[in-house]
Formats: sequence, structure tokens, C-alpha cells
Amino acid sequence: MSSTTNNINNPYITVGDFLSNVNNFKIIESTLREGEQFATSFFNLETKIKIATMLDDFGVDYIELTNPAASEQSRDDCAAICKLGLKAKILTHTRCTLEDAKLACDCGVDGVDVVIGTSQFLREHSLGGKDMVAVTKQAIEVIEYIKSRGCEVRFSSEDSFRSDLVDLLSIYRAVSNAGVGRVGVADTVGCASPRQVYDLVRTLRGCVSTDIEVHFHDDTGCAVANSFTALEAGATHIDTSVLGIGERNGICPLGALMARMMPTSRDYVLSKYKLHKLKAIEDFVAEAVQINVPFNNPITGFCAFTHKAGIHAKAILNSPSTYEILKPEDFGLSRYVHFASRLTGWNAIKSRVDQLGLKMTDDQIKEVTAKIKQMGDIRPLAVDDTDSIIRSFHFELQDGQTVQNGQNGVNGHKE
Ligand SMILES: CC(=O)SCCNC(=O)CCNC(=O)[C@H](O)C(C)(C)COP(=O)(O)OP(=O)(O)OC[C@H]1O[C@@H](n2cnc3c(N)ncnc32)[C@H](O)[C@@H]1OP(=O)(O)O
Ligand SMILES: O=C(O)CCC(=O)C(=O)O
Ligand SMILES: [Zn+2]
Repeated sequence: MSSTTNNINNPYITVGDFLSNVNNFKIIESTLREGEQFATSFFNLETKIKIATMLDDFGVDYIELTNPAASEQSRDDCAAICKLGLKAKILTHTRCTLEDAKLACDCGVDGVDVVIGTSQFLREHSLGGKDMVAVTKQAIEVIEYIKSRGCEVRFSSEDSFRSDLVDLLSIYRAVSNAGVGRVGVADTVGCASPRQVYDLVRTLRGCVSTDIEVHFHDDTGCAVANSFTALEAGATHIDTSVLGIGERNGICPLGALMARMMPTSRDYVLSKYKLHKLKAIEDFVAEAVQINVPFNNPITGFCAFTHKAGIHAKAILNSPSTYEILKPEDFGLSRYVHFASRLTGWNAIKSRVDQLGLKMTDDQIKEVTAKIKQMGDIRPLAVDDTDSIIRSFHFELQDGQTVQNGQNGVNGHKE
């Protein structure tokens, strides 16, 4: 379950190290469930199959699909994806009702992710005033049914972080005793801070022996940090979607989670996930839901590996680790060292001069850098502008040399 077995003989590790699953976590990829709840999503079967196949190839452990009760097409699509024979296990996500559970099992899924609200807000305004006794009774009934159909079952409390802690632990205990494989903690409204996540997941880890799945919405920008913190506290499964698409501004993005995990758990991540496939998956989903990949997206944002300021450029050219915690080549991408602005320095220009196959002394490069900066003070520079300044400076140098040589020659002849 955790990295405990690797650490058992090390006297210097802390309780936290025993709990942590940063080197041993699974991904429940929910682009085809949570992602379908994104404002502009509409996936036909062909698109769903393409996304499921790409995610499977990438190496995600589970693919979660929309509730078959949503519509006839959703049910047919779910059944069709179950028949693809993917390596990833296929899950569907349902309300906590026997009707939904039956439809789900009839589709041939490997597992059913059951959810029901436990916060006062949801019990009152979504579930018609159910108390925790009724919610728990309903949960056990549905769990037993799904188990009787031979499917994996996960039970999640919706709006976990605004639910009463005693209520939560009681229902998790009850469903764990009923035999669920995983319990889920869901920050449905994106209100949780990393510290709250650590406290709740660590407490839960002490109460149940099942796997623990976590689901974080990004309303307050904490979805990735919360997912990571949950792993440190003993969670085993993280919900993601491509680019984070989901209700409102979505959930923990698959790519951003990979970016977070690489510096911490490089060997594990590389052993499981084909990171060089990430960009193609993101581009495909972005197009399918008609959005652009954000400029600041971890890994695949257009400038994620662009270095601009002179100080950065010099150090990067000497050793990329100076200013890069992620290596672009791990993702099949390349870095770009910017040299066309007033913030550039002579080291970046020297590198460009070399790329252009020109020969100049360091003093000459410093001189042409000053010219580039002068122009960069007036307006934004394109690469072509900068190259032109370099080339014409170089031409003038050579021209001067020729004239000088010519004059010397004439003089020589005269002499
Ligand atoms: C936090 C999340 O993202 S949870 C997942 C959300 N996913 C979806 O909603 C999937 C798409 N949904 C749908 O297609 C529809 O909402 C359906 C088919 C599920 C239900 O549609 P309808 O029967 O028309 O009900 P409607 O959507 O208006 O209301 C939800 C009903 O489910 C009940 N309900 C809500 N959550 C749950 C739950 N977790 N378990 C059991 N019942 C629930 C509500 O009390 C309400 O019941 P009511 O019909 O007695 O009022
Ligand atoms: O089932 C879950 O764990 C999460 C459901 C959901 O999408 C949410 O609560 O935001
Ligand atoms: Zn959600």
C-alpha cells in the first residue's frame, strides 16, 4: 500500500514517511466523467474512445466514465468503452441508488464509484433532508448490491471538507466494514487547504484499512497541492482530468500532477507513465472542448521551458538544472533560450552567434548585444530582427576587415 516496507529498517524516518505514498500512487482519470461536466464539453463516442485509448496508452490506472443513468447514449458509450479491452480498469460514477448501481453493473464496468453528500448543505438541499443514519443505510445497501454483482466498489462522501468529522469517520468505518475497496474524500467545492487535507486524510488513514482516493476541485487554486499533500498523508489514488477540466474551473490536472510528482518521485513516475504522450493528449482534449492550453500550463504551456532574462540564459546555457526543475526532454519537448529583448545578455547572444555559424570575439559580441538592447528599448524584437542586427554587425566587421585588408594590400603594393 505505502512505501512502509522500503523504510522499515531505517531508524531516521518519521511517521510522515511511513504514511507517504508519493512513490506509490494510482491515477483515476476522470476526463470522461468530471471532464464531461466542464462547461463546453461534448464528447461523442468516437471522441470518448480516442481519449480513453490515449489515456490508457499514457498509463493511467483507472478511467472513470459518466453515470450511465445520465442518458441512453451515456449508457451505450459506457458499455462500448468497457468492451475496448483497455489495460486501465473502467469505472463509472453513480449516485448512491440501486437503480444507478444496476445500470452501471449491467454496462460491464470493472468498478463503480458511488457518491453521496454528507455535509449539512447537501443533505438538506440536494438529498431532501436525509440524516446520516439514512445516508449510511442507503450506502450499505448499494455497496452490498454492487459487490454481489462482482464489481469493485468505492464509496465517497461528497463535500467531505464541509462535513462533520464524526459523521465522516463513522460512515467511512461503516462502508469499510461493508467491504468497499476504496473510500473517497472529495473537496467538491474546492475549499480545502493543504493543512486541512493532511489532517483529514491522516486521520482517515488511521480509521480504515482500505485504499483512499481523493478528489480536489480547484476553486481556490489548491487542487494540485492538495492532491500531493493527500499522498503524503496516506492517500493512494488521485483523481485527475486532462487540463483539469470539470465542474466550474475543474479539478487536479493530469499534467500538473505529473509535473508535481516528477521532482519527488521521478523513478516511479517514469516507470509508469509515458510522459512524452502528455502534449498530444492535452492538445486533443483542448480541441475537443474548444479551449486553448493555458500559457502557464505546467509542462506544455507554450513558454514552460523558455528562458528569457540574461542571467537565466547564461546559467541555463551552462547547465539547465540551474533554472529548471523539470527536464523538457522527459516530456519529449525542448527548451528555448530567448535572445531577442532588452533583457538579454551577451552570453545568450554569443550562443546565437554560434548557432548562426558566425565568428566574433567576446568584445564584438558585447558590442552587438548593446545594439540589440538599444533596439529592444524601442520595441519588442522578433528573432528575425535580432538575427538581422547580428548579421549586419558581422557583415560590417567583415566589410571593415576587407576594406582594411584592401587598404593594407594597396599600401603593401605601393610599398
Ligand atoms: C459532485 C458531482 O459532480 S456528482 C456527479 C454529478 N454527475 C451528474 O449529475 C451526472 C449527470 N446527471 C444527470 O444526468 C441527472 O442529474 C441524473 C440522471 C443523474 C438525475 O436526473 P433527475 O432524476 O432528473 O434528477 P435531478 O438531476 O434533477 O436531481 C438529482 C436527483 O438525485 C438525487 N441525488 C443527488 N445526489 C445523489 C446521490 N449522491 N445519491 C442519491 N441520490 C442523489 C437528488 O436528491 C435528486 O433527487 P429527486 O429526483 O428526488 O429530486
Ligand atoms: O465521487 C467523488 O469522489 C467525487 C465526486 C465529485 O465530482 C465531487 O464531489 O466533486
Ligand atoms: Zn468533482
